[in-house]
Amino acid sequence: MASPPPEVAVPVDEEDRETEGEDICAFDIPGKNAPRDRLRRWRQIALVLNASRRFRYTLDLARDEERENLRRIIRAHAQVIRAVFLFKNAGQKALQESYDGTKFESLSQRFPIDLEKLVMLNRDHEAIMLQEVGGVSGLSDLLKSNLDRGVSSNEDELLQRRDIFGANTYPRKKRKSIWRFVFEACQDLTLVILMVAAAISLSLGMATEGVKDGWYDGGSIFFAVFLVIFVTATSDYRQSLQFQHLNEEKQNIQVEVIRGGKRVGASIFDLVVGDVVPLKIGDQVPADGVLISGHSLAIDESSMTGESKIVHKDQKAPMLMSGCKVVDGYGSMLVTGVGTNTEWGTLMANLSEDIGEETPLQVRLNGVATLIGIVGLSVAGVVLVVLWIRYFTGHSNNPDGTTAFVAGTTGAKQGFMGAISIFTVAVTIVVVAVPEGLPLAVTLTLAYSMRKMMRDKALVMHTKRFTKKNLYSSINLCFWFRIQVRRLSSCETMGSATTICSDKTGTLTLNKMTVVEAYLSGTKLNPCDNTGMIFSSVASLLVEGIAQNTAGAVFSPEDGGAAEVAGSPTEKAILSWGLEIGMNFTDVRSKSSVLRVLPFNSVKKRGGVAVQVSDAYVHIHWKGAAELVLASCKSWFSVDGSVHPMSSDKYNELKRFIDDMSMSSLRCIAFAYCTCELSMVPREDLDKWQLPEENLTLLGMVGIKDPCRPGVRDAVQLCSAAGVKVRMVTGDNVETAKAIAFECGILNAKDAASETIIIEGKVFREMSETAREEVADKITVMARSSPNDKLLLVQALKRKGHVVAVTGDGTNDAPALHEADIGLSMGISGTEVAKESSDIIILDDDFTSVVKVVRWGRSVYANIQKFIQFQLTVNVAALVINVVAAVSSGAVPLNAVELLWVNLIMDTLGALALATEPPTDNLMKRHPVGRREPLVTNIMWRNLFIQLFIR
Ligand SMILES: Nc1ncnc2c1ncn2[C@@H]1O[C@H](COP(=O)(O)OP(=O)(O)OP(=O)(O)O)[C@@H](O)[C@H]1O
Ligand SMILES: [Ca+2]
Repeated sequence: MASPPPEVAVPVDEEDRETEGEDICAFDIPGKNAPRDRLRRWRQIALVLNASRRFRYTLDLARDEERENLRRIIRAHAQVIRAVFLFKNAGQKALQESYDGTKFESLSQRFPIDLEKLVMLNRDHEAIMLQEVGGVSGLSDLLKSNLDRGVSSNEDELLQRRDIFGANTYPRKKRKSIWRFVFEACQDLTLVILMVAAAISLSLGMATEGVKDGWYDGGSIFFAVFLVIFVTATSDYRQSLQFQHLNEEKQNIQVEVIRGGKRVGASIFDLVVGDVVPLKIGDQVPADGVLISGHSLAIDESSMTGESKIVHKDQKAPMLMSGCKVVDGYGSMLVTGVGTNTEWGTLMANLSEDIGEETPLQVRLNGVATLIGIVGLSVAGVVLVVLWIRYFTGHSNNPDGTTAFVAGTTGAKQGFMGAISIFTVAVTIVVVAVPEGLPLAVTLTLAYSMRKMMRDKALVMHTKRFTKKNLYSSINLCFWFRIQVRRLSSCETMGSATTICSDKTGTLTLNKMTVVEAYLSGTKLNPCDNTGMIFSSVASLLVEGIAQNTAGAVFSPEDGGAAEVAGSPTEKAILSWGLEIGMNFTDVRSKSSVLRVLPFNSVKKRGGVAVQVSDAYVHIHWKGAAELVLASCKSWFSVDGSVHPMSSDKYNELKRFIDDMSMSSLRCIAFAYCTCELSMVPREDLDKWQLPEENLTLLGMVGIKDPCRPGVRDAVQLCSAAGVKVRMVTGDNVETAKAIAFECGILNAKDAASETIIIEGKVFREMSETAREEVADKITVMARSSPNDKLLLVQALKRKGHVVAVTGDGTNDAPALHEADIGLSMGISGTEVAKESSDIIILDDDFTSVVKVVRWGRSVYANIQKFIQFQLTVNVAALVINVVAAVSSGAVPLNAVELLWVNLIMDTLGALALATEPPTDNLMKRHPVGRREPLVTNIMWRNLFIQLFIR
């Protein structure tokens, strides 16, 4: 949440000021993650005219601060509880008394531990209390849970737990009532002035002309003002409903939980105390809990503590806080606190709404609007002065031709009336000049596009709970209206995207992996599960590697039946293949004990494990990207089970084999191992033990097929036709990447010849920043990339002036998704972290949906441009006519009431009419708008003046 220091932000701002036209540049805010102080400054610029009204639809900085404060308070509260506990504990120690399980007063007959103690336990980060209840296993006994099998999935059981310990939900803060919005709408400066003017006009009018005739002027102004307030308040109210529903949907995360010995999917809201939840990289910790076991588990606690520090969790620091993110490793936790008994729950219960985001188009629109407002204000000032001068010098006439004001003759009261009515006109000019309709137009346009997009079945946001049937019911149409607006802002950005960086696995391919080729002991297996000729000791070593060196798992149902495989798609493919070659998962795992695990991650591209196989020996198994693992192998097994040193011939042969598999678009994984004496293992400091990675013996290699998604080729072609370049950024090896790129049309035959088009992450990483910028444009495929390489590419492209869209599913894509102008994550295969970093969630995981977003984004952009042109024309026309008339004849052609009506109709009806134009195919033949093109193009100005002239 930390914003970059102002020193960084200021120069950028200054630079923008110089490079762009003077008007819009001040409002040129990066679409995402803009530094807070810059946003604040921009608000100050716009404060001139109605900040409250201007920012109805954008990021609320005050609420941002509120959240920060709240978090601090809750934190402090937690610390106090903890301090009290420590204090109490120390006191009790002195009395030689300590907690033990049986001493807890039980809240119910069933559980010998009560809620209060549990809450204290969760707050106790030194885990003293945990030790006293006998560690995590003691605690699970108290909670009547089982560390391996979890709680039973019986509904009654779950209900009972919910009754006693609470549910994992929190009360929503009460929604602001519509009156609150009415009140807020009333605070609009221009409206207040108008109301004052109306009040004066009403009272003076009635005083001079009698109640019956005198109410007319003031009354109609009042009426028009109320109408404006009504429209504003209702649209704001709807907006807030949108936020709320969006939020609820966003928080309804699907998690995995172990119940009755099986991994099942559940909503985060359904978790109960006692549940055992597996955690893996990219997950959000769904409730407070205690670590059962884990490997390299690292948690980002910044969302709770405010410090961006990664905390490692192990048996010494086993407390897990709800709402934090898993950034590395995996493990499982026992849930001990849910809902409002957690810090996260308290925080969420006290936050009213989620914080909106600054949408670039709206910011630019606000820029345009402010500009017009300022012009309007000055014009109104001029008109006011001119009319007053004319009036008081006796140059203005009444409708009947008599002079309106004759010094000395006209009564003070009447003179004042005249002055006030002129003032009202001036104020009205301001009201008309400020195009309040712009934000409204955006809202309507986005809402309309959203609804249409749903018909297109394109995407967006967490729509899982909604079936088609209720989708079309009117209530839910409103719901759709609500979902999008916040996020669709990114859809509007998508319309101007010039390039899409897509990851391969899961986006361009189906992410359904199966092992189709295998290579063991120097021979290719045919078919890939035929291990008949393989020496049994080699096969059992391989199986040991597969079963122990995995983040996945195999569950054999008690009632027999087919085994279920869980884990990432790659892991699942390998485990399934393991089962095919005769692995018995539980048996193999019970034969050796795991000493240390280095889980797979995208930076190292390999994962390792050390298992103790006897009193004297330890096996270290590695599994990972084939050519990388092969490079650290010094020997290999032959068919008869004997070990041979790796000659360069053999190396080349194996390398060729990898290339062959890759070229037929397979993902290659190699297995290797080495032995090590138990005495060499640093037993006390296992956590810091760096497993030996060199001098390995190759066990085998597999090629995993992940077919291309149908329709991707066409979608890529559509993108190129629309001038949007698709690039592939993948963690896979060059040949595999190339093969898939050909398959889905990202590469074509004539590209392949060029060198720079295909690059390895490592090469790109090592370039200088300027060199990267040069080459970025040409890169079509980037292979073997680490998460940071993806980020570097996005940054380089952005600096080159591209509007970059990134699609991704994994935690390794998160930095790039966050940095991109628009991040699209995958709804089905995406991790929580990826989704959180993205702007749009593609629910069906389909690349073709991305193209639909582009199409709608362009349509939104085009419609809004049209609307601006319309508004500008009318506004400028109204202003010019008024000024000319005021200066030449001393009267304005339209009086205050009429002007207000024009304004109102213009704002709402105009917005409606132009917002509902559907996208045309033509849109996809144009070139993208890009970053620098002004919202109001020269052609638009030309049109504007032509039209003005005609009038
Ligand atoms: N669970 C795993 N264990 C061992 N190696 C793996 C595992 N998963 C992937 N690999 C290897 O690491 C390589 C890259 O993985 P990485 O996570 O960086 O990319 P990815 O996200 O799967 O692909 P993409 O970037 O295209 O989506 C793969 O090519 C494969 O060889
Ligand atoms: Ca991926």
